[in-house]
Amino acid sequence: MSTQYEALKGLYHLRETIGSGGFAKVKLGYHVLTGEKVAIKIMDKKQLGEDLPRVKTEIEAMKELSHQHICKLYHVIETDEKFYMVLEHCPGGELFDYIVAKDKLGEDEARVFFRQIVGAVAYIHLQGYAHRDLKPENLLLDDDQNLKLIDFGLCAKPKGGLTSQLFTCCGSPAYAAPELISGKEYLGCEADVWSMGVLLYALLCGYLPFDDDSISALYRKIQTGKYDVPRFLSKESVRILDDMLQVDPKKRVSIKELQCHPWILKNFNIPVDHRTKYKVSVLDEDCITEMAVHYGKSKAEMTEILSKWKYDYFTSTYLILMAKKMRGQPVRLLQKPKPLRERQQER
Ligand SMILES: Cn1cc(Br)cc1C(=O)Nc1[nH]nc2c1CN(C(=O)N[C@H](CN1CCCC1)c1ccccc1)C21CC1
Repeated sequence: MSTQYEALKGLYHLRETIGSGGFAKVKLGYHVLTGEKVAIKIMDKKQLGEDLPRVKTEIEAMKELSHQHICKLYHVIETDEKFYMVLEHCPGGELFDYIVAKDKLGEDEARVFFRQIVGAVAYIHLQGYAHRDLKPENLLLDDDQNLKLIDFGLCAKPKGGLTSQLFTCCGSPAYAAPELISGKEYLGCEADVWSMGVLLYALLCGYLPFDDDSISALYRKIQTGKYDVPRFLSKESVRILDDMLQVDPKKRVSIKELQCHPWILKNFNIPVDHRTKYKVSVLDEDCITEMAVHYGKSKAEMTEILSKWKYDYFTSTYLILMAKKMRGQPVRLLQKPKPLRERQQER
């Protein structure tokens, strides 16, 4: 009888569950060849039901998104029963819990985080994607207190680009833009900016601008666009929140304007740079060499395999080695444990 999670055998050591949501669970894992921690999102196809397309959406989106503030996808395994997504491990947990633990953030700390969010969202918009579920639960902290965006299951990549209309109403109600909940056509990029306004309000105030136990009352509040402005907010904070929480999407600040908004520039004096630090087009020589030696292949063969970006174990091993290199750690694979009989011959 097959043991559980057979597909991961020999590739990842599986440890405790670190998150569980509707149709998925996330377990801590160790990549065998490097010993690095990973987060493995496991989805059961039967439980997914009509949500199955969301998984394909998320996988395809995350394969195309490589950015320092987006949680990196390393490996995708599909079996008859399950999908496994092997992703970057973020030991800091959710931004949501961080805000709750601190009640609310000061303007300066909120600005550091929000600049990272603006960079990530500007990057995905330029790749033609709208996230459509931006909220503090979908932002994780890594071990350097940097944010990583996750959960692209509701994202959209409209055929005609981000200027073409979307219809599906989705995401979390409290963060949903007025035009999205009124069933009208909307632009994903404009709806994302509204959600970012709700997110920044939550960072600065520690509670939501629009909240109600009844969904219909909540929707009415969102459609009025009226929210409480606590006296402890600076006038610049009030201004940027007002610029993002405009009911009329055409009056709402754009992501491009956000990148150089006065509130964003304060203390930094440089606009948010949305460019990715990852070089995906050119493969890294050190990583190729280390893997070629390990697999007993030529560098040319190894380059050939990696250039296919199949998101298999070769891809995850390469990306994890690259992550180590970017952290200034040695680009080394753990050597295969040598069986004793091989050592006898050396005696
Ligand atoms: C909470 N926590 C504590 C430690 Br230490 C590490 C973590 C942690 O979650 N780390 C972590 N690293 N990488 C990931 C995670 C969690 N994680 C997630 O993808 N987490 C999401 C969280 N969503 C937010 C709203 C609903 C669910 C999730 C999605 C489906 C099922 C369970 C969890 C990934 C894989 C991308």
